Amino acid sequence: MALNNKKNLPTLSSKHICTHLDYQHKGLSLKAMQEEMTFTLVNESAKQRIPHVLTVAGSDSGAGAGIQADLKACAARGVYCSTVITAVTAQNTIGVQDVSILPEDSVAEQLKSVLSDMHVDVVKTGMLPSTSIVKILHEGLKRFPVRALVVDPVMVSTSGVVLAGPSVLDTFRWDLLPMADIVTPNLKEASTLLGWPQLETITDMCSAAKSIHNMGPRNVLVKGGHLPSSSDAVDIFFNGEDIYELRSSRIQTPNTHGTGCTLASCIAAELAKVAKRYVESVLKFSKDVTIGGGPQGPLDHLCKLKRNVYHSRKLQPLDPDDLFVYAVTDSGMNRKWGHTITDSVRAAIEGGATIVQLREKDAETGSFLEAAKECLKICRHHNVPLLINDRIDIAIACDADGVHVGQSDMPVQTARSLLGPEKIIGVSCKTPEQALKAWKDGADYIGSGGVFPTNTKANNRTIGLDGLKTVCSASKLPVVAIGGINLSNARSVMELDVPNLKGVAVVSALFHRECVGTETEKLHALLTETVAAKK
Ligand SMILES: Cc1ncc(COP(=O)(O)OP(=O)(O)O)c(N)n1
Ligand SMILES: Cc1nc(C(=O)O)sc1CCOP(=O)(O)O
Ligand SMILES: [Mg+2]
Repeated sequence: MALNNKKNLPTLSSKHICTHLDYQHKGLSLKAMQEEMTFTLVNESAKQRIPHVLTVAGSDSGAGAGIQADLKACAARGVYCSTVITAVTAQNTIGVQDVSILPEDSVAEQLKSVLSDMHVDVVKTGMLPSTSIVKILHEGLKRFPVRALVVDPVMVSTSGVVLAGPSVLDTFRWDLLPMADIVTPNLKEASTLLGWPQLETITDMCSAAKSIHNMGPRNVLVKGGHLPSSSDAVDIFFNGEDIYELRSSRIQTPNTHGTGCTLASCIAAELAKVAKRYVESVLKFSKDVTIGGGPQGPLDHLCKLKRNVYHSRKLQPLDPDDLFVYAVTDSGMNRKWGHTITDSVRAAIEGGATIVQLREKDAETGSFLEAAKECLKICRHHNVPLLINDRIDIAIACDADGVHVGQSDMPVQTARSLLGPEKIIGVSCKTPEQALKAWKDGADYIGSGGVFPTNTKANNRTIGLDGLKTVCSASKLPVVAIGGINLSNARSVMELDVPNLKGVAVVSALFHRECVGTETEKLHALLTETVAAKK
């Protein structure tokens, strides 16, 4: 199968589409993706974590489609697959004999169990049979953001039984599609989503892909398997800019039950794996695998059978919980207290800082780079990410974990193309529009403020707690609050009822103090207490 676009870009095999999505997610071009697709060596000392897809779908007793197809497809692709079952169907090769929708509470509990404990990289959806189940999923994903969402808008079974009725459509359109990294409708699902008559030509499919893209997903794959007029099987992929035709010869067979679920699961699995980290070696997985935080994790049943396994040091550049106590340095404050940058960073980390940003506005490049290298050693030792403010060059030179940029700094997309998909990029946002753009451009988190007035940053507009809440609500990314936050007001920030607000970023409350470690400890304790009281 070949993937061609109208601008004569490189031809890619279809298995690269997922890598393209991953890179596009991080703002990289097709060309950059191809160049980057060299396999890298594994960091043997790093903690092992296997790629993980969560499928939210219906059970098919015949095991051709639904949850069972997803499990098998993910297993075949070498990816761990957890499940949230939305409905139990009785079906076989003849048709669907019964559909029982699971109680909403059960779906909500399954979702919470998995997302609150396990490191899910990608969520893939199949049969979502009721409005409330779509809403539960929508809320769950806002509370526990994942790396990517693959939506297979299952509506009608191959045999013609309705699996998600018209009442679900609006929630689907308004809540789920805008969160999706890719949506994969077949011809019937595409026309139903759009309220259009049947799609009959490739031109119809292209128009449909563009119109569905307007509903908010990052990418659309309209599957043309049922296109009557074509002797080939043609799918149309649209990423918001370019349209691609995926053409392969049609295989004449009646054995097509489950193809949609399998395709969407494979896309999810490939996204979860991050293709460039593919290494051809046998690794003894299960004894060191970390899947959950509880005392009794499941076995990775298939790893021993595999000859090729994916091993990733860090599949997700940022763990949103890392934003909890975000320490931002300031050289002026360090000088005033006679602290070196490294002393301050060490003290903050020992006091409980969960991420550190070097914000050295007046540092000379050479000494900043040396200090950054030293800080990186300390951060790596404690497994705390180190970001660099503004200076992408310093971040690249010292191999920091990422950068933080503002609205007038280097654009996120450019930073991403320089740093690659595995570095963390944070961006400052004061408005919902900026928050939405941050997600589209491939940022990993948002810094939002000034929540309160601050003397640390000149002429900074204060947005208040309400402004922070507005940004959080519009954001599909985790958010850290910043600006004038200290021990006396941090509680009011963390008490805000917004699930994606993950922590506070502070400068003076930690570094304009004699004892950085003690202040960090106090802040950490206060935030922990506030979060515990909310539960
Ligand atoms: C976590 C975090 N949030 C916001 C900022 C501010 O960045 P920016 O708007 O670029 O301003 P400067 O810090 O560069 O003055 C930040 N640094 N960190
Ligand atoms: C660096 C920075 N950015 C802000 C923003 O609003 O984006 S406020 C700010 C300064 C934060 O320092 P302090 O914790 O000392 O108030
Ligand atoms: Mg900046």
